[in-house]
Amino acid sequence: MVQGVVKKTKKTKSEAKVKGSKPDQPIRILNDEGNIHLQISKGCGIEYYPQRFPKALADRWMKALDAGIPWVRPEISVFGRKTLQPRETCYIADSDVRGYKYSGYQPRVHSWEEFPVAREILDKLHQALPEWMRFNSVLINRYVNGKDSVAWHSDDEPVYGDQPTIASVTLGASREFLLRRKKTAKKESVSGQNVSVSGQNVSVCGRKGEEGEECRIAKEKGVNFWEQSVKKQAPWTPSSAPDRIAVSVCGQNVSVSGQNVSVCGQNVSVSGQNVSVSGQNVSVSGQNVSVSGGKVEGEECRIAKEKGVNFWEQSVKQAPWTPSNAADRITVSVCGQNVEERGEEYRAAAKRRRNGQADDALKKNASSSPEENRADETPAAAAAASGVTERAWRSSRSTRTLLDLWGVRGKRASEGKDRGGGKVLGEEVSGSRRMKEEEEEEEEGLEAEEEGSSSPTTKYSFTLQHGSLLVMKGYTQRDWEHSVPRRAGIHTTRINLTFRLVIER
Ligand SMILES: O=C(O)CCC(=O)C(=O)O
Ligand SMILES: [Fe+2]
Repeated sequence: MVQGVVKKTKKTKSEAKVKGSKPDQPIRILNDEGNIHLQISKGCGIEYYPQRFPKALADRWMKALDAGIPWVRPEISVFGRKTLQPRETCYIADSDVRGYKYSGYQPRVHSWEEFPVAREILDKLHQALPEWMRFNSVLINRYVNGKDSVAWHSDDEPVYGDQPTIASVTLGASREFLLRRKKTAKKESVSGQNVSVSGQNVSVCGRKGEEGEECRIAKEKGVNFWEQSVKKQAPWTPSSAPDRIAVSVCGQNVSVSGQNVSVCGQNVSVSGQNVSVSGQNVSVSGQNVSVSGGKVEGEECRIAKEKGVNFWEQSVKQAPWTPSNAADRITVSVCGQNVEERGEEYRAAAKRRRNGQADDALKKNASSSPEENRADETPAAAAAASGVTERAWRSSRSTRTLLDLWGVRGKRASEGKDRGGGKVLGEEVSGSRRMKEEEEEEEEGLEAEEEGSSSPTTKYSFTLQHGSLLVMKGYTQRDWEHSVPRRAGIHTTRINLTFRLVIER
């Protein structure tokens, strides 16, 4: 079945909501079947599956846990002051997992055998996730109503290792889940020989060096890292491509790896498993790849989604890419699963087009609806289709974000906020869980900072809904913190299970 780019209707249905505090910030986003994959910063990945578990199953789990767990609302110690934790909890772990302590409170470690439903959810999760994602403990939270919350914190306790994967299942009431980048977050960095990277629009060019100096891809816990050694050499040109590495990375938080890579444009984003990018007419293949760009007016990225595959095809200017002209060139991309064969087809089609030949094969295989078939879209046509002038279209296009591109609206997380009134009941947890007594004031301060600062605090918000799964990966706990804020008007209960792998036992 041919599918177009994710449309609003789909988003509405799944109620997936992502708000970025800095809409123009490049991020990687893959929206397949309503799911959201974001690389929020280098090495930090978030996946959100709004309807991961069927409603009937989620209903049963909710009921069983709500009634069957011996919920406790412990008294915790926050900055030396005793306070009730603003939610109820229960901790379950394998028998060889040591208990842990936070804010002066050591939860009792229950066994999976005591709670077969928790075990069932764990099993279902293990089935749903890649084999390397395994968990041996779960912290279950019960938010009785909107007055319950969890303060800003990171789950970065050493027992989880430096890149913990945390899988979070939501049952019951929908609640807002916020993410914000820590002030201490590691800055983007690229290492290697003679590599210079600076600013937002990074361009790196070099040559493949001696053996052992090639690109290295480290795939660690689902995150692709990029590292390369380059020699100071003449710029990459198509004719020299076979023995050169030429990488152009434009945008923030870009990760590209491979030989003979050329990726340029605005807001470029490449991510996923086993990604490879190569050649002048670049093909990108792999699973969960998301690539987008569009620096030159009228030469925007075109994305089509067909048979679960995202294609991205675009006009390429004829002159070869060089570092100096990188800023006004766009190179290619194809993303999704099963890309190789389609990439070939698109490359062949692009070649025919360059030679002025009819492109029947491409047309035949492109999506059928005008909205989906973006391969032939021009600014004039797009403007006409949107019922606006070309100038207006161009102007709106230049401010569109990746989020917009995928039908997910970018918005400041602080916008339209509907705070519950009163102060957030803070808490302090061992490690970096800490109290934010002056939550409201802090939010205001942050906003002021966002307005005036050149590097605003990046924030995202998801509405976690019944039966959803949120996965935080890589260095997310190191570089980001999250919270579930108090909200007025929520009168129903939410249960959240955060599954973790304790590696120090
Ligand atoms: O309830 C949630 O979604 C988050 C809970 C959480 O962050 C935690 O237990 O560490
Ligand atoms: Fe957490």
